Amino acid sequence: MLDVAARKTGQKVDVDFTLRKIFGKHSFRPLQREVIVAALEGQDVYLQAATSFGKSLCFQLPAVVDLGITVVVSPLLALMNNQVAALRAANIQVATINSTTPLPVKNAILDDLKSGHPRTRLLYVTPEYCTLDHFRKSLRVVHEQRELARIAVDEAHCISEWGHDFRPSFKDLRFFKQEFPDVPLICCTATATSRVRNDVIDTLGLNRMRLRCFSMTTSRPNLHYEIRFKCDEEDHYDDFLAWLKGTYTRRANDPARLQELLQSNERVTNVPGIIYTWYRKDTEALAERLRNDGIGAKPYHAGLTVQQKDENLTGWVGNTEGFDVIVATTAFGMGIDKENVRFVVHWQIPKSFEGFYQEAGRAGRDGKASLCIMYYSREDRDRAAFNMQREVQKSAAAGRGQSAIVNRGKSLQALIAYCENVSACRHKLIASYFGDDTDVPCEWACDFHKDRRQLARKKDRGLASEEWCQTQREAGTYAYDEYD
Ligand SMILES: Nc1ncnc2c1ncn2[C@@H]1O[C@H](COP(=O)(O)OP(=O)(O)OP(=O)(O)O)[C@@H](O)[C@H]1O
Repeated sequence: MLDVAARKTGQKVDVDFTLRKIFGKHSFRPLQREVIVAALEGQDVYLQAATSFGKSLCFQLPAVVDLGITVVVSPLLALMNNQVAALRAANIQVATINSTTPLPVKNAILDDLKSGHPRTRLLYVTPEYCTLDHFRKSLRVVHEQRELARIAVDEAHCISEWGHDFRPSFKDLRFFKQEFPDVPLICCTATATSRVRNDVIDTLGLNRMRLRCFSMTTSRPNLHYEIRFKCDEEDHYDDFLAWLKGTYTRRANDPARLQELLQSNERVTNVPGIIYTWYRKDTEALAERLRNDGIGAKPYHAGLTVQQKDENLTGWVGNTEGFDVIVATTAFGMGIDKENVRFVVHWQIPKSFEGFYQEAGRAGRDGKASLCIMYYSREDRDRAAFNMQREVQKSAAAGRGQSAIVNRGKSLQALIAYCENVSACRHKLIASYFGDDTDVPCEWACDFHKDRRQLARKKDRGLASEEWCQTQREAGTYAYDEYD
């Protein structure tokens, strides 16, 4: 047990008790306690750790025990709603202001802020909302009362133009340190190269001399990474369906497993997963195709109504029959937390290395073995490169820095090299991309370590030849749309 003196009240805080009583967890994961203690002592914190490490707890627990309100800046609606629902379930006073918040609710939250003594412990907002004058004014009132406890910036790599998911309004978050230099800030990410890390720290105006930096391994040893090679000629739908149905059959035919499932009141077909596709229309078409084959699949993309999105997310999180598989665009990427996601499938190569790692990281958050499959074809590789070029042109027209554009190209190139590589461990390749030089374990948890010879054979048989791809490129015959 370790007591920390709360910064504002000077009272001793028993973080272990709070962890058990409020968050229902038995013990801290390695280094979580150190991060939480640094935050409670009022230090600025930079936290970089693998997907599912438990970064959110590092600002949520201090928020619950500290005096005042913690403002959490979060880039994705799905992520915000997902975290807010989990905190509400734990009876924590949490609120969110985003595009879906009804006006009366928004006004009530703002009134709470303007009182100077908010009852809300955690307030989730978008970076765009932080740029608004009326919100900043309300924060000043809270600050004057010394009740602005902490600022948490989740998915902090979005701050950097070098990052894979740059959001211009994240740059304005510098406002917090300029205006409230005494208010501690914690920023978290799973995906930052050293360049992005430096950029994040500088952009937020954090003082390196006083900043506590925690950088942990990227390793997710329970994830089984696998590339499945294909070409345009082949529809990989049957391959995927056979795999999923095979999983159901194995569960049903194993008496011990079946008994376990019956005891925990679990369906044989409750094998939750996510399939990522490039296009909104594909999420709907693929979900429908799966439903016609008896799989409980639902789409998720930014173009759905708020109600549809909520319904599909809630059904999936709640393990409801008919909602086992979410077919999504990257609108369903970063931060989504559901413990028993048994597989993540990339229907095509993702846009960036970081995006791949983030999305695959939705799997196996309970620590159990889970599969991450990526269907890779050279035709899709070329389409991804075309799309990147188009986005680069658009970014250049919008005046974005040339170097950031080059970096995005490098990230895609690194991902292509990862897919084409059949002579190294996938876990090691991922660690090496993020500059993680820790010893990453792999117990037959990748296609290379499972059967390296078969992997090489599958690549030879599965991919279109470079000559053929070149002919298609030259003839301009690849059909593709822009990402959406
Ligand atoms: N000490 C703990 N004991 C048990 N479970 C924990 C602990 N800390 C966090 N968790 C759980 O781990 C899961 C992942 O946590 P969280 O969503 O914070 O991950 P993250 O580090 O933000 O990952 P990502 O970068 O992928 O979003 C959550 O379900 C959370 O409740």
